[in-house]
Amino acid sequence: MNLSLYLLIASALGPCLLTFTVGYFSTSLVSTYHEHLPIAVREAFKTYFIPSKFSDSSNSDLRIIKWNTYLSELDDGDAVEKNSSEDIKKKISTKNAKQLASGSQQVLVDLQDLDTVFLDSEKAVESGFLTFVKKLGIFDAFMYECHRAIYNEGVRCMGYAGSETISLYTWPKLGVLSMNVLCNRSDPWSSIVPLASEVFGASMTSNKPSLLWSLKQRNTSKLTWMAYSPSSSSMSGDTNSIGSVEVSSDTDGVHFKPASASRSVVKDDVRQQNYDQIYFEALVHPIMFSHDAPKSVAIIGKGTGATLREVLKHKTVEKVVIVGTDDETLQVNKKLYTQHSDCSTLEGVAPYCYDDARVELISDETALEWLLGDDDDDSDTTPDDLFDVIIFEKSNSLWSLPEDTESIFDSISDMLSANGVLVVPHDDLGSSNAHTIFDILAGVGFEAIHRYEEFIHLDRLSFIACFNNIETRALWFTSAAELHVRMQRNLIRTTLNEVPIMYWFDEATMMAYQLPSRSVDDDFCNQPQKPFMCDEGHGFDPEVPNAPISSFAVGISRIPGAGRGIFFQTDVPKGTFIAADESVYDILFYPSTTSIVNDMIDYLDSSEFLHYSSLFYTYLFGYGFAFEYFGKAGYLVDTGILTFINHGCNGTGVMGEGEPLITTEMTAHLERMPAELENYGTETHVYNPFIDRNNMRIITAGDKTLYDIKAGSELVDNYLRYLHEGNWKSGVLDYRAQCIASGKGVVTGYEERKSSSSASNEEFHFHPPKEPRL
Ligand SMILES: C[S@@+](CC[C@H](N)C(=O)[O-])C[C@H]1O[C@@H](n2cnc3c(N)ncnc32)[C@H](O)[C@@H]1O
Repeated sequence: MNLSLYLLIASALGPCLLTFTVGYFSTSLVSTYHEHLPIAVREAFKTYFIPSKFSDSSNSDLRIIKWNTYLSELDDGDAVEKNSSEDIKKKISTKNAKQLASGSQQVLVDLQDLDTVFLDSEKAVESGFLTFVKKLGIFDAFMYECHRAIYNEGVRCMGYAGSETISLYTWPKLGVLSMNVLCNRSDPWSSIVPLASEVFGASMTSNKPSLLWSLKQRNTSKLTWMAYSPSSSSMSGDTNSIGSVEVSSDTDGVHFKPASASRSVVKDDVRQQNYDQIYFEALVHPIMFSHDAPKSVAIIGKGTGATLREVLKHKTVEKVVIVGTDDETLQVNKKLYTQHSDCSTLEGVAPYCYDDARVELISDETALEWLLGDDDDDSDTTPDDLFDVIIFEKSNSLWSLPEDTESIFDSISDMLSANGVLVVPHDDLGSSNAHTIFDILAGVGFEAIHRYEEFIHLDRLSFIACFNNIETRALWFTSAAELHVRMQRNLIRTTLNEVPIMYWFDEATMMAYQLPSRSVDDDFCNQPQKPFMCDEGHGFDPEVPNAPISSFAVGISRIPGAGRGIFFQTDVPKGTFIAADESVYDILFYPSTTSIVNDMIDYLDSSEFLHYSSLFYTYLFGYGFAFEYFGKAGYLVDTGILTFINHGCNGTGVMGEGEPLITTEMTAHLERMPAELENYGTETHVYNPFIDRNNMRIITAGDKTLYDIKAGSELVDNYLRYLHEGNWKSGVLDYRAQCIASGKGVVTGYEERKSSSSASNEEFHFHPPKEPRL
């Protein structure tokens, strides 16, 4: 690979590339810049090229400030020290200096033949970066970040102070360090270039080290222009949003600004971020793992191939439909973003991802046409036509079509399978229309919506994950260990038989995505009409008194046949928290754990069950209270004496959240949950970041006394509030039976069985398994 191409790729993948420094070491660029463009770009954009940068003499702004090879012209290796600002100034004509006296400047410096070890050390480069900034005199207000390059070797540093932005990249194998400084100085060359050689030149290794630099005036539309804008609509089908190529008239000719899929590229004083790998992993994997075994996936956008590559890492995938791009775009992308569509390291996938037999390209329709389709065909839709996962690569254009947004999402929701999931990036969720978006998504029938974010440098990437069926949400809230198992199971191997093949996404990353950030929560709750529960505030309200666990004692319940019960030891006023100090320590059984326990009960025959599992079963289902916030029923069990709270028959329960329930087990309609319970659980809220962030506290420790209570009273609850639609009828009948003493609860039943079996001294006999256990 030649140097230019290497740098092109390296830069395209660098996380915070500001300007591409192609060909700084290639003197041939001085003469004809455009011949050094990659062929694909030349072909695609040749009509845009300025015929000759030198021919237009009337346009004096276009004159170059000549890039300088002064170091290599010097005799020997100690050139760095001789490198005074006077040397540099001499190289710049007064005329050119005047041109640069106003406006912002961009100084590009490349140093070659630096020490590889130095260039590969994050610590050393960071320290050099900071020394440079200190000497430049802007350290006080400087914010920065240094990190290793994700794809490539080397280190990336980026920082700013006021309007000055400094970025630095190293390519250790090439011995190259590149700096890019955007500033507002009248004499940037005299401060920046000598300083770069002073700070970093010390690590030069060769006898003829090179320092190349160029200086440009920015903010002048004549100087640079975009051939190709990624910020325009990707849905309209008339522009391409995969990246941008900026052609400047300077000597080095062309700057590539690889567009991240979430950000539009800013012209001129660019602060271009390229998050590639992080972005695409954050976009794809959380949603792919929110489906148990995604088979059919649709990708909407004009991406570079990286979304497809990430999708193809999931071995359950049988079909990927790509909408909104075309062959021509793909050809350009293949050249510009070679690694993005490179699936050669993925076992069993075509080397060029788009060649994979599972990929179907829809290029005769725009994304919008495809999505809105012709409704008349709905009757022909078979389950095979539905998608398990739909991924929008970008969102800008989507949200900018307010009149269509609802019908688009309605259509998407219809295109999804029963457990289908959708992810849409959204980088403007702070805007006023953000809340409307969630209303629209809930309105078209998504049962659960989660917003998650990724932070790169100082920028926030925001994504919305939508679930057609709330049960799928259990996969969103999977534990790290469960996800680890699923990753091992669902991800394909690399050609080296390795897993994982992620650079960024992993189990712990997913844990961070599960709950929205505090700012999302605040933004949500700051709506003029406060959404459900937002008035609860964060954490326990210090104004609300708490009856600590020491205020309660265990005794024999006053309810006949109920066994133990809990009693107040002191008077407790209405509205007091019930042992908030201890109730937060519940044991959590995930829905998946609960379902394994149920499978185990089915699997064991009755004597095995009695021997192995009935105590545990009783503990879980007799003492646990179900909650469905995770989509499917999980259980929480109080670890202390609060677990002995009984059900108060005939509406005698004295604890709860808000108002007492009117419905009792005797008055309840068996086929229908009462309206007062419909909105009772936190899980019924499709999108509520406040609940997401506070739910465990709310579920475990939100209960208060509903009345003024006298010492000696029994603390009883209304168990109806733990029922849900799925078990409403059986639950009501169960409590009814207990209340009229015609039936026994799980705990009483267990204790009676236990005492009668020990009375008859029944022995346990192990039965060999009926079927081999696999
Ligand atoms: C969470 S436990 C309560 C503590 C239990 N009483 C004990 O002694 O361990 C729930 C069990 O208590 C019993 N129970 C609770 N409320 C009852 C009631 N109102 N009538 C009869 N039994 C009740 C049932 O056996 C039920 O399975």
